[in-house]
Order: sequence, then C-alpha cells, then structure tokens
Amino acid sequence: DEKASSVGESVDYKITGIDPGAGVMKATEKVVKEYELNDWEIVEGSGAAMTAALKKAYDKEEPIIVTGWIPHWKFSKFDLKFLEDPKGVYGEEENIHTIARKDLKKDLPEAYKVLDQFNWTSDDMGEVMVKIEDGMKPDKAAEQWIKDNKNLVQKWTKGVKEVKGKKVELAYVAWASEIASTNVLAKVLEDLGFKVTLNQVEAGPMWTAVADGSVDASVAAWLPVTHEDYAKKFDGKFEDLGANLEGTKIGLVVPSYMDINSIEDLK
Ligand SMILES: C[SH](C)CC(=O)O
Repeated sequence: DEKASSVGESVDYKITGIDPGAGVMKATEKVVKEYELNDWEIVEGSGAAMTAALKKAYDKEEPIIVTGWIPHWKFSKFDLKFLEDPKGVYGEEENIHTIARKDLKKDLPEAYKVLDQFNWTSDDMGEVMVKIEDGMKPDKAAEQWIKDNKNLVQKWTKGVKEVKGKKVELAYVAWASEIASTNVLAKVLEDLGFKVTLNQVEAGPMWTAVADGSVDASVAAWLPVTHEDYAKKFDGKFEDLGANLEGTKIGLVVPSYMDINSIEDLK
C-alpha cells in the first residue's frame, strides 16, 4: 500500500543485516518469504557494521530497518522498537546456552564446572556491553565487571579448584552480546589459572568447532529457535549445558521515530 511503498523507498527496500550465518538472518529470510516482501533485500554485513549504519541513520533521524536482538546496548543508546511479527516467524523469547565438546567434563572438569555454573542476566551482560561500546577493550571491560560483581562470579567458580597451566579454547561470533560474555568467561577462567584462547568465527564454524572438538566450548548458542539448524545438524555431537542468559529476543528493529509498527507495514 501507499505507506508501505514510501517506507520501502525510504530505505531503498533494504534491511540492514549482520553476518549471513546468524540465526536472525535465516529467520529474516523466512520473514521476507512469509510476509511476501518481494521487493526487499537483506543486506549482509556484521554486527559492528549494522550498529554503525544504525547510529549514522539515527543521528540524522533517517529511516533504517535492522536485524536486531536483545540483549544489546543499542536499546540503551537509541530509542528503538521491534516491529510486530504477527506470523511469529522470529519465535518467542528464548535463551543463550552454553555448549561444550563431548569430552570436556572428563578432560577439563574445572573449566566444565565454571561453564556449567555460568549464568547471568541481560542487565549484567548489558553493563559489560556498554563499557565496550563506550571504548573499553573487551578484556578490560570484563575485568572491571568481574571486580564489581564478585558475589555472582563466586557462584560460577564455587567448588572449582585452581589449575596450573591448563589450556581452554572458547569460540564465539563477533556479536556485541557474545563479545561481552566470552571475555567475562575468559577472565574468570584465567583467574583460576587457565590459559585461555578465544576464537572469533562465524556462527557455522563456531558450532562446527564445538562439535568436532577443536574448541572446548561456546557461550553463544541461541536456542531453541535461533540456532535450531545448527543444533539439529550437530545433534549428539555436543553437550548443551543449558541457558547462561534467559529472555532474549530477535527481530526487525527500527528507530521509534519511524511511523511503522509491524512487519505487515512493509508490504
Ligand atoms: C545475532 S543474535 C546475537 C544470534 C543469531 O542471530 O544467530
């Protein structure tokens, strides 16, 4: 209709996406099909490129539609809204899980226990994300947060004895949320004596690395829906240690100054 085509023209019929392997990108492909957004294009990029484009448009109060998710610092920096998804393509609220290679518990029981006990809230993660967005190096932001949240961190390390020179490798994707969580876990493990290596990869290679045992774990598994394809593909080849953060959401996000409220308004 009139309004839809003016919105479409205002953003050149483009949805500003992130890395192609992300679950939100696959879900957005389904959205384009199910809502028959035939003239629309999902632009691939990265988490950082998406937030840079969002900031540029927002500062000039220009229209933009991005693939977005909670938790993310963008909701504290900008006044944003999710477009309603009446067909429920993006699914309901879900969680971020910790996944580990099959033999981790046997090989590195101390690291396994910390990963299994790791659990925090969107607010906790948000504190780290905002420090990083405001310019702190991720490892320094993690260090600061750990200093300020000793009680919570002690729950993660409860019953875990210190180690000498053991190595642990974590894989993650360069999403602001996972940069925060992975750097916090790395610091907690280093404080226990581990030598930690962080592997920043795309979502597919992250799941593959845990499943083939080339890394020990990841705290970046969005389940049950967002990473459903990966969990199915590697079923039986990884251990799901459960949610480390509850109450996430993915979808199409726009600045509140845009006069649209539903994905239906794009058709
Ligand atoms: C981009 S969200 C952090 C996760 C995902 O969409 O795969």
